[in-house]
Amino acid sequence: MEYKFWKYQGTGNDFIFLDGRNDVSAIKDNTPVIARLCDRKFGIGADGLIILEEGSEHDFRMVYYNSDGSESTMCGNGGRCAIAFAKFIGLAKDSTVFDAIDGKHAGEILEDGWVELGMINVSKISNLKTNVYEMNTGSPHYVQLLKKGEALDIVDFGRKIRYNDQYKAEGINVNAAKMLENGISVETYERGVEDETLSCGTGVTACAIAYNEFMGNKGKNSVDVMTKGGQLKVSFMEKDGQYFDIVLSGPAVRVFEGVIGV
Ligand SMILES: N[C@H](CCC[C@H](N)C(=O)O)C(=O)O
Repeated sequence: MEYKFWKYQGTGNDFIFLDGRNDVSAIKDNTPVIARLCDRKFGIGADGLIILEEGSEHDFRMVYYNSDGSESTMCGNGGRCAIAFAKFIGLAKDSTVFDAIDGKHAGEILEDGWVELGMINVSKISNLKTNVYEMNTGSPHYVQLLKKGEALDIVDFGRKIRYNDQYKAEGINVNAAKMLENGISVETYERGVEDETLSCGTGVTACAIAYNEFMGNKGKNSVDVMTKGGQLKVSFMEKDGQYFDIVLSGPAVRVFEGVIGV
């Protein structure tokens, strides 16, 4: 059977989109098929696959799968691309509210084409040791803040953390954040891709919050984040170590569309 698909990328984190109003039952929750579609040699190639379904209470529902074919937790860049794709296929307008595995999200397509995505609140931030934080921004993240001049191999470092005794069962995404003059740069090893991705939206969000904690900044703030895939921005409110009104902003681009046999 043949399926129409659309390819999007959000700062180089790339996704296959399917319109779930069509019959995609041969693909939905089919781990080996989704893994093959995401394979960069034997398939379309992507960090993940996203199905948009008619919403019951809100505009639509987003179902996210990592490139290993497993359904996973929230994808920030995928959520931003979902907002753009939903408008493109008429499931939403420039402003939208949709459902994902971690609950309800608001989103907005801005005049300049950037897409804003509201993220879940973050209340439990573990400062595991100096410069190391763990939190869940819709997906679980380990954040290593790097000192000036410090560098690490994110794939080697990421694999060691993600497969250690503490994390190997559930897995975790691993980020290294470097503090810049204004803002931070972030590299991420992604669970379920089991490699570095050019950017990770929930990871960038976790790094911005960890940086804010490290700097001791209070109240309202925003952090510019540079990734290998491009520029993102995270804004938030902070009160007594609780983070809310968290918004991840950045580009979301339709790259190509096609038809594939499954
Ligand atoms: N790999 C992540 C989900 C996708 C996160 C990332 N693509 C993002 O933009 O947030 C996980 O399994 O926790």
